[in-house]
Amino acid sequence: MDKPRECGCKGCRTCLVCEKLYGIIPKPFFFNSTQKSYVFCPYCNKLWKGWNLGDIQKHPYHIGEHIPFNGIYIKLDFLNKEEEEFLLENIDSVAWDSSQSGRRKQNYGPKCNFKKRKLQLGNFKGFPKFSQLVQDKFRNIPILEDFRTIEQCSLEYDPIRGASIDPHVDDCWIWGERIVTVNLLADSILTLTPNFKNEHYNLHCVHNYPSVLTNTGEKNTSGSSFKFSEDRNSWPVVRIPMPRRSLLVMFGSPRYDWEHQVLREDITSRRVCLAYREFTPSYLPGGSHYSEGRKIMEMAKNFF
Ligand SMILES: O=C(O)CCC(=O)C(=O)O
Ligand SMILES: [Fe+2]
Repeated sequence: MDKPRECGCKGCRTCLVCEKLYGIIPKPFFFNSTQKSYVFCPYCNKLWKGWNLGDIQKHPYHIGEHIPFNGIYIKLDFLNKEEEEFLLENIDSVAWDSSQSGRRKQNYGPKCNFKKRKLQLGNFKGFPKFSQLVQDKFRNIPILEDFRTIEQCSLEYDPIRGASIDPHVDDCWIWGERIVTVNLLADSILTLTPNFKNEHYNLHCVHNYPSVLTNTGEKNTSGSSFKFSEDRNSWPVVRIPMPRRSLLVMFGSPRYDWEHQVLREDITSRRVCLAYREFTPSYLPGGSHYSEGRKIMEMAKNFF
C-alpha cells in the first residue's frame, strides 16, 4: 500500500505541494488529437462543439454541430445567494481534512471498503443541521423525489494547491445511480471521457440491481438494469458546466459509461461543492442487502 504524502496525495495523485517538494511533473490531460470536444448546454440538454463554456454561443443562438446527450440534469440557481453564503459560512466553521490531488473534504457517511465490499456504520450519526436546507430542496426536483442521501461530502478545490480530481466512476457496489453535486463559490466544469476500465469501480455490480431512471430521466418502472454501451473509441470529450449555486445530477450513461474529472485548469478560484450519494437498490428496502443498509438509513435521517 502506498503511504500518503504529507499533503494527502498518494500514488499517481499529485498537487502543487508534493510536485514542488518531490520534483514530480504532473501528467497533462490526455487529449487524442482526433478526439472532438463538446460543451453541454443546460438549457437544451445538447452537446455543442467547443471546449470552454464561452466557446458555444449562448442558448438559443447555438451554431454548428450538436448531438443529444442524456443523463445530465442541471438546475441553475438551485440555491440563492443568501443560502450559498449561509452554507459556506457554516462549512468553513468545520475542520477540513486533507484529501488527494490538493482537495480538502468533510465527509458524513458510513465507512465503506470498496475492495472488500464491506459496509459499516462507523461513527456516522447523520448530517450537520445547517445543511438540511439543501436536502429539503431536493424534494422540489422531480428526478430526486425518492433520493435518500446516505453520504454527504463537502469538497474544497483551491488553485493554491492545484486542486483537481482524477478521472473516475463513483463506486457502483454501494453508490446508486444518481450522483448529485451542489456547486458553491465558483463556476467550474466537469470533464467526461469514455471509460475503458470496465473491470474497475465495481461496475459489474450494476447488473445486480434495477436502474432508478430511464435514460431520459423518467422513473424506470420496468425493473431492468442499466445497459452498458459498447464501442467507445469514437466518443468525444464532454464538458459539463457546473455554475456557481447550481445543482447537477448525473445518471445513466454519464454515470456508468464515462469517467468524470475536474481538471486543475478549470479551478481558477476557490470552489466548494457538496456531493451527495444514495444507496444502490440492493441496500434499500426490498433489496437483498437491506439488513446491512437499514441502520445506516436510520442514521441518515438525522441532522445534528
Ligand atoms: O468536484 C466535483 O464536482 C466532482 C467530485 C467527484 O467526482 C467525487 O467526489 O466523486
Ligand atoms: Fe465522482
